[in-house]
Amino acid sequence: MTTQSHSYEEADVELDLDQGEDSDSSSGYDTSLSTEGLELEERQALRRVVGMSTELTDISEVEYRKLLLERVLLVGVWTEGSAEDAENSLAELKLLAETAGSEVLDGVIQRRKKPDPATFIGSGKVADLRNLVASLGADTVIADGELAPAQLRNLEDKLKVKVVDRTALILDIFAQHAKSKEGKAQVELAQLQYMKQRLRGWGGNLSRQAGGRVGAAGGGIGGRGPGETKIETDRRRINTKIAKLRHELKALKGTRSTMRQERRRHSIPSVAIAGYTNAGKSSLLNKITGAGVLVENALFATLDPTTRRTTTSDGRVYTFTDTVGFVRHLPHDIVEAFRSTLEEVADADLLLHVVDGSHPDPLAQIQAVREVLAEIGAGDVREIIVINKADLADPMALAPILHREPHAIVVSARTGDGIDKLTALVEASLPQPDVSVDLLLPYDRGDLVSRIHSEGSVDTLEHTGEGTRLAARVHAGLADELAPYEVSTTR
Ligand SMILES: Nc1nc2c(ncn2[C@@H]2O[C@H](COP(=O)(O)OP(=O)(O)OP(=O)(O)O)[C@@H](O)[C@H]2O)c(=O)[nH]1
Ligand SMILES: [Mg+2]
Repeated sequence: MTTQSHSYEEADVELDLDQGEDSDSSSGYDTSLSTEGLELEERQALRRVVGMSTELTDISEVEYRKLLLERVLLVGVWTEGSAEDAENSLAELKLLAETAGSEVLDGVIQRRKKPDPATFIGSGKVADLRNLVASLGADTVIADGELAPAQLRNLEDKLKVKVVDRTALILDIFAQHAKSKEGKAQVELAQLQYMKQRLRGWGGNLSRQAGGRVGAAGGGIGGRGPGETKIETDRRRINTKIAKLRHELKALKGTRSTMRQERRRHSIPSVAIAGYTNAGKSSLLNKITGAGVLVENALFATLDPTTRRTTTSDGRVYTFTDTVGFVRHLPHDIVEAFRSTLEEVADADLLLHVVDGSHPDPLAQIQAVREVLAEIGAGDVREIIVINKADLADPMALAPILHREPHAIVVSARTGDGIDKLTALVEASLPQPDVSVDLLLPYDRGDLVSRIHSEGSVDTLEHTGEGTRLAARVHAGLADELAPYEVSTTR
């Protein structure tokens, strides 16, 4: 990338986003090609997504698929915080754009009190941006924020290229990465919600696109009532589709909660791994449980929660669940759509909040994650802050985090440093079985002995002539089942 010298006023900051980057500028796609050709193909097939296809104006849908976010220019408005904050935000937008499969040509930030209601950046700056778009040959501009429908339309009119906002970009990545039926339905729901709000301001041609896509089944003349406008028809179709998706999701949620109930019946403690996207949550799960979950240097690699069983050093079973990553300004529609997945986090006995210690601003990540946690009702779950990537992080940079979060634990999922200490801490933090039992179990009840091992904590065990004599602590449910074998103290 060359540094352009165009005429932004002093307050403008221009970033050379290639600085300090991995040499592999085409990250995400090329790297995943070799190992996961199929998955990549699937992801690309999904790229013409509902929410995005509304931006289609005068190109055919087939062309659109190729054109989508190919050569992009980033634009941000810096309203508060330091220059560094603004740069971090744009650097993150660059990672998001690359994760979506685009090549980032350049990024510009304008300092302003607040975004311009009509054009996001100041209207005077739009012409400069137009020149930059032309000189770089960009085909898409991505705004670092959520654009109002009018802002989006005005910018597209003036810049003559597609304009996408941060929310649509995140939705696009989610659509590419969703694999499970539930994940796909959740993303589609979020996209429809996003699109529905944008239908209003977007005149005829845009809603025409929406109609073609959303009303796939049985769309057409018959469905339109007398006097109903195109937008009304589209909105009605979207609403129908939303209702259908909600219904589907409810059924899928049923399956998930049955699984959860089963865990609860056996009082199996659960640990949820949450944190900022790319912090190393899946790597940590793999390191601790040998799960083999997809790890990628890309944002939102994981969308579907994976649960793995593991055991404490004394043989108690508990589970780890890896979840979708969070990001600053995670679109509200996404949080809503993923609520049932995220409830897994709210339901956990313990939360491992993973932070990337090598990130330029880990405290801001912690803050962003806690905001989402509060929103999904997980604010009260017991939390262990896990500072990951210790092998990369500058120890000096960790000091302020440890100062703010004195109970945090520093690990590296890559080298394994600190992992034993972490698992010991997790084990000690799990809810403990609290009913003491003293039992004599006949030798044909080996099944109960193994359940006591996996669900409870054995204090003493002795093989006697009459059976297995065992003192243990178990959860109340199991204690009830063991009652017939209880050795009465008066015996
Ligand atoms: N150097 C180093 N890299 C790590 C460590 N842990 C994870 N990574 C890398 O960080 C990147 C992201 O790791 P993931 O485990 O996929 O992160 P995640 O939090 O699951 O990310 P999402 O699912 O995308 O939200 C990958 O390239 C990992 O190899 C670590 O301890 N040290
Ligand atoms: Mg992951």
